[in-house]
Amino acid sequence: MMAISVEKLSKRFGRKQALCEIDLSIAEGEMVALIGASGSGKSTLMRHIAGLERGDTGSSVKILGDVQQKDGRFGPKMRELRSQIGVIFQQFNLVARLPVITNVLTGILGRISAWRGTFGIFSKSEKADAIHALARVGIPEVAWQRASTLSGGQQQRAAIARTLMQRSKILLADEPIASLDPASARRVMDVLADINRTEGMTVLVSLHQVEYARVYCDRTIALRDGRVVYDGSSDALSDDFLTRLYGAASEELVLPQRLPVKDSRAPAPASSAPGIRQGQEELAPA
Ligand SMILES: Nc1ncnc2c1ncn2[C@@H]1O[C@H](COP(=O)(O)OP(=O)(O)OP(=O)(O)O)[C@@H](O)[C@H]1O
Repeated sequence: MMAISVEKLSKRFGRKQALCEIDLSIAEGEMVALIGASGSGKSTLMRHIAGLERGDTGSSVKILGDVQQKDGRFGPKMRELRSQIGVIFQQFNLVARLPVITNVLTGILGRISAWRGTFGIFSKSEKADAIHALARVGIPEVAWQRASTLSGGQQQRAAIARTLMQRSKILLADEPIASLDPASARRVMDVLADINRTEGMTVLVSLHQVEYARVYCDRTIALRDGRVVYDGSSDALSDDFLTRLYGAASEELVLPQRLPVKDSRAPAPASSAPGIRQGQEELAPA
């Protein structure tokens, strides 16, 4: 089944056409990179897929086969579908003054009664699950620290632990490594790749720098000026090809040094066989 199906998604903010007739499908269990220069529409697309924003007339987003939005209106299963999607952002993922474990436990708020959520009443086994989720992302020892005391990379990993508690089927990570040093960035990408591989969670991760897409994702979708200009194998994204796709803006997307290649990629599910966008053949790598 398709985890995410987007058809003719357009979004205009005043005079700015932020997204223009985006078509894409992501199968359950895929880990896909979304790349593009600053302002190309990555965050706007993520927000629509997360159900935080409504597209213009003619747009459609389906999540796990159900209508999440169509023609600028949310579908009847909206709330249910939202709970299937965990979202992490570049920053501001956690409530700084609360202990890390409480932040992670907020992942279950959609499943427990309102009064328990309001008063922060969690059972022993829920707390044990939260510690387990923190162990899955490699930081069980920080459970009782205030979130504000964590490093940027630890905060992102705690946010991923929260989506594990949420038991969402889809994880949208909007530039999760943009403000991290290279070692922390790799650890966060390792965790994303690991939960994709072992939990089968569908991951869509937007990245500024294409090198991480090459190392961690089989498939990359590239945006330019709100349009999909490439959807295919990450291996094809040579520097030369990026220059053809983005011109001078390609410099923004390329790391000065190559990351060491490692076996981080999950095997692509049989249902995903993306190709270079119809109508973009002239951009196909040589
Ligand atoms: N709420 C809004 N109101 C007006 N314009 C917006 C709004 N949100 C996004 N835009 C515009 O839409 C375009 C796409 O923005 P978006 O944040 O999606 O790009 P991005 O690829 O995520 O960029 P970055 O890599 O810098 O985060 C930009 O020109 C932006 O200014």
